[in-house]
Amino acid sequence: MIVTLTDIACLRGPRLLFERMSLALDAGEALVVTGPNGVGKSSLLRIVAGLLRPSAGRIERVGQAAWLGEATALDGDRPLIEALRFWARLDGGVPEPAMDKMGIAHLAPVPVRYLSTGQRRRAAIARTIASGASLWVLDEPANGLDTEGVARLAMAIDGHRAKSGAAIVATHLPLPIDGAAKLSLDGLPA
Ligand SMILES: Nc1ncnc2c1ncn2[C@@H]1O[C@H](COP(=O)(O)OP(=O)(O)OP(=O)(O)O)[C@@H](O)[C@H]1O
Repeated sequence: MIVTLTDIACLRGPRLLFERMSLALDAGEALVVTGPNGVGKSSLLRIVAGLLRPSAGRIERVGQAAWLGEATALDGDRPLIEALRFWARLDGGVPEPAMDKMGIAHLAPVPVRYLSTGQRRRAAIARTIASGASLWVLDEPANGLDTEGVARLAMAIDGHRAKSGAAIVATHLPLPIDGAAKLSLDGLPA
């Protein structure tokens, strides 16, 4: 098992977003989380990635988790290839194959701050691909992507699962992920 959550509760400010939440992701599996704005999708994903402590429950994670959120977390002043190499060095990977997969190899010399919204998003996904983490935690990964970008993202997730990785994805946009389990958060009564 790559990640297991048991009886998790999440309190944000005074609000209990969810409780007694249990889920597990094994190698090759994907889970798509949907639900209205503010219901707690990002909070759940942050807990899965180890970025937020749950107010109750247990998490077991085997291996590294790669977090993809709203921010690109790439140095705006560096050429894209250097910005990605910075992370790849820390993670022990190489960015070039990941840039190819996301169709941004030609942008290698361009400073990150000159990239368009969709190019930046592709770059963030390339960073996730290059991380080598077994668990991908993707919060609205398709935001800003064109149709081709969405197809590349879906292919990258498929490829990751084929190599015994797992992914949990919160999305408002349709994302074709074959055989993914679905979790719809409805929220608790206020
Ligand atoms: N640091 C915080 N302190 C207090 N409340 C927070 C904090 N972060 C988020 N919240 C609240 O927790 C709730 C859930 O937020 P979250 O970002 O998990 O929702 P979401 O389902 O991902 O929403 P969206 O679809 O808009 O991205 C919201 O009501 C939000 O205002």
